[in-house]
Amino acid sequence: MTEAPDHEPVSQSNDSSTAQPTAGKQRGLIEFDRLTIAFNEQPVLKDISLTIDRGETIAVIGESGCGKTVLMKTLLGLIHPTSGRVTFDGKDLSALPPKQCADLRLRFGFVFQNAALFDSMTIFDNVAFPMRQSHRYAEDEVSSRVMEHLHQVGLPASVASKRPGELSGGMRKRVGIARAIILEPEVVVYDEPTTGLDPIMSDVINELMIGVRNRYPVTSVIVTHDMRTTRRVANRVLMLYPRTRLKKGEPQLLFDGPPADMETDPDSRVSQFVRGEAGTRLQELAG
Ligand SMILES: Nc1ncnc2c1ncn2[C@@H]1O[C@H](COP(=O)(O)OP(=O)(O)OP(=O)(O)O)[C@@H](O)[C@H]1O
Repeated sequence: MTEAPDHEPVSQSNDSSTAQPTAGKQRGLIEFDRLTIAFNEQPVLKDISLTIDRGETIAVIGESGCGKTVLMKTLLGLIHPTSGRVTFDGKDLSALPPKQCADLRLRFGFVFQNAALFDSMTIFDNVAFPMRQSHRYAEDEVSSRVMEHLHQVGLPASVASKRPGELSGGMRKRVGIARAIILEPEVVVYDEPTTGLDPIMSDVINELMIGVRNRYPVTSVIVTHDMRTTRRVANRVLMLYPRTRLKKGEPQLLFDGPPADMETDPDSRVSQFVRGEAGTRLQELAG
């Protein structure tokens, strides 16, 4: 079991938190190096190695239970590797002292699947929350930035005084995005941003994600089942496959490339997934 306590490093036994890039080799912003995550000795992710560069927009796809959320939580330092490591800007997330880990998290924005707003706070206070938490901004700057960000996500000023329960799901999602980007984090992680929304609102969210990327050089990681989002927003797709369904020796990262190449991928598991075709799954499920 590798679920990490909120601010406690699992290990400080090496100096990898200050690892330097190999001479002459450009370092990626995020690096997964032979990452394995196991629960009760059952690996959910095994030997995942990949590099995410600054400015990339990555969609992480794959069928339910393949480990997308676990990968995302590991990236956020919420789950620590069973073996291997994840580095952000050269720092090993699981080897950092709590204060540095907390500082590093300020460089991430997170859009939760259900928006995860504080129900007792107004929309204004929800969006202001990261700015106030950072203790770096005067209240007049908080105020102008919150209103500017509500406008950016297409919400009228009148929502500022409302509470989350008074808004639609799509509006709450947009509030969640405004809150996630208000400090202009280097990385924004979106957890199933369009799930539960109608097609039009889904596309509004797609446009917002593109808009964030166009406004500043953010790196985006989108965990999604939505192939329209994947095609429209991502410039790189990572498709994971459930470990239990892999043949012996097969890599778990089934696809790593541009969205346009997915449909013609020689591996039928990739092309079937993106076309939403069940193939022989029903027979398999029936045993
Ligand atoms: N804390 C945990 N303890 C034990 N097992 C876990 C834990 N977290 C995740 N798992 C297991 O890891 C596997 C992958 O889960 P994960 O939530 O990452 O899948 P997913 O690809 O995000 O699925 P979905 O698309 O349905 O959200 C599942 O079998 C899940 O039961």
